[in-house]
Amino acid sequence: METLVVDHPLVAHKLTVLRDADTDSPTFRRLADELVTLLAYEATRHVRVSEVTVDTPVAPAKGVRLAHPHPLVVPILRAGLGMLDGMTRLLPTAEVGFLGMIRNESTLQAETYATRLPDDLSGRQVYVVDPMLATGGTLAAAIEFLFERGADDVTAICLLAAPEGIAYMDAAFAGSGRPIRLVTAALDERLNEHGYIVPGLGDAGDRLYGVV
Ligand SMILES: O=P(O)(O)OC[C@H]1O[C@H](OP(=O)(O)OP(=O)(O)O)[C@H](O)[C@@H]1O
Ligand SMILES: O=c1cc[nH]c(=O)[nH]1
Ligand SMILES: [Mg+2]
Repeated sequence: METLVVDHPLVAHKLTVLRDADTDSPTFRRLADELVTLLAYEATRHVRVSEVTVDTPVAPAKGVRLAHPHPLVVPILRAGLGMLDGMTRLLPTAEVGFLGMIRNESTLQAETYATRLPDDLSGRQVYVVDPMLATGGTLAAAIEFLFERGADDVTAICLLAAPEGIAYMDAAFAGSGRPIRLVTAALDERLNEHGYIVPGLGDAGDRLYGVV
């Protein structure tokens, strides 16, 4: 997996406030939204475009527009919803598909409880958004699902990643021949015995939406 850790002082600043246990949910939601827009700027560096010509008030100008089919953005519910608006602000013509997944906190295995995606993803660029890449079980299962539907160009945007999750993704997709990119704001130290990222930011879904 090609991994980019975005090295930018504004990203680092916003991430630091996001990590702070004293940051309340409204502020956490706003920061997650702002961070994803900054990460998406890097993550969309390879977005496909077609050359076009437009007429300015003065003369024709060569430029580009997003190629068809437009990208698909897939938030992994629940926490990934906190990154959706930031993505669609940057890619307003993107379509949006949904994957509902929850990690069983005893076994750390990902379980899928909802899918709403186009049947055929061949030729689509897909951007998966989920704040946390911990063991990697959730993201690997999500991308496997997208591959089964024909996707062959997947970029994941995560606010935080753990080395264990990146190693898991590398092993899971080694030799698949399908490139996967990860763009993240930070690569943290490790996972703790409960599968939480250290130092991390806690449970992203709970911090966004409260404990349910
Ligand atoms: O890499 P993993 O070990 O699989 O863990 C990461 C997953 O855990 C969190 O979701 P969670 O299962 O807490 O669901 P939620 O979004 O509903 O809170 C997070 O948003 C990822 O989806
Ligand atoms: O640190 C973690 C790990 C998984 N899910 C989270 O929300 N946080
Ligand atoms: Mg959660």
